[in-house]
Amino acid sequence: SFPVHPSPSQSLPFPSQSVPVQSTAAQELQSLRLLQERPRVLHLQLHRPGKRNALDLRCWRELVQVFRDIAQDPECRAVVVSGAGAAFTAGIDLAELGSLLAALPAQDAARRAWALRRHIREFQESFSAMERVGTDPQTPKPAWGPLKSGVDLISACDIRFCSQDAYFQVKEVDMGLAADVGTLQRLPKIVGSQSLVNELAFTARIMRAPEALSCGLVSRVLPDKAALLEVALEVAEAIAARSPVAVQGTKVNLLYSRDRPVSEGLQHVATWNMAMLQTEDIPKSVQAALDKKGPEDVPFAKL
Ligand SMILES: CC/C=C\C=C\CC(=O)SCCNC(=O)CCNC(=O)[C@H](O)C(C)(C)COP(=O)(O)OP(=O)(O)OC[C@H]1O[C@@H](n2cnc3c(N)ncnc32)[C@H](O)[C@@H]1OP(=O)(O)O
Repeated sequence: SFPVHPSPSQSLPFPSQSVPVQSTAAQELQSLRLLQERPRVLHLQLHRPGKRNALDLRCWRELVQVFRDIAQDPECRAVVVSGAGAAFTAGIDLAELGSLLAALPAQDAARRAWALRRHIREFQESFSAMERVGTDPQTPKPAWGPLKSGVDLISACDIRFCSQDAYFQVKEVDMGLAADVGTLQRLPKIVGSQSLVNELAFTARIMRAPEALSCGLVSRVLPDKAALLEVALEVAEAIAARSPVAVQGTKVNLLYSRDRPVSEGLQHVATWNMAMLQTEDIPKSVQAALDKKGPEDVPFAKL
């Protein structure tokens, strides 16, 4: 687990329990901050507020690393993701993108293409690592995004809340490219309207919080950032209090079923539960219910 100590000061509306994670890896983070917010709940903050949390190369790499590290911590059962300052993220760091394109091998189109493909796959992995959280023993917990923007990133989160002034934009078409780090693959499955996704992705139209709520991109809209973080942490705490066998099994099967026919999903959950129904968490939960206690009163073992 991550040793922690109280934070001397925070410029943002963190709840009072918020303390920086003190592992060596967490302390070395530069574009991200990792905070221990509540028992079993971590808060990952995109942390380049002066650049509207634009995702620089360090940030893309740190995202992968941080989720690998969190995966090794059995004390953590939920991660809240947010942005420092006024924005969630302004997307890829455009200055660095320019340098990256300029530095491609000059001699041959195939070699430039190969180098670009490697970069794109690395960028994709940053968000896929987040999406996979909770689905195998290396990545064991759900993630949330309270947010202001960053459609690629939030599409890989399990739950999305936003503040009333939030807006969302699939901006890539305005940059002259097809979105390539997850929006086109994940967004249609989230909002359930291919027409709406097409409209947003073809035109880069800005979508504001009420529409994001009505189309299902977010499940709650809060009045401001402080309320947003508070509610996100409460939900994270509620999930973290429940059986990790149940929560992680639920996530594994939801993700599996998202991409397959119902019949295959049913087969998968039968196979999954023929092992997992043997958990001690079931009799513990049943006894708690009979004793008129809630899951938060049950000391579920780490997974
Ligand atoms: C291989 C490809 C993989 C991934 C591809 C992803 C594609 C994308 O991400 S497309 C989206 C690209 N992003 C954008 O087009 C957003 C650009 N930024 C803005 O439109 C605005 O900054 C804003 C987000 C609407 C915020 O506006 P405002 O609040 O007025 O702040 P600014 O004064 O504009 O910016 C403050 C500061 O931040 C710097 N900055 C903002 N966005 C980026 C960015 N994407 N990359 C790098 N830097 C950014 C801006 O330059 C300012 O810096 P100063 O040093 O203060 O000048």
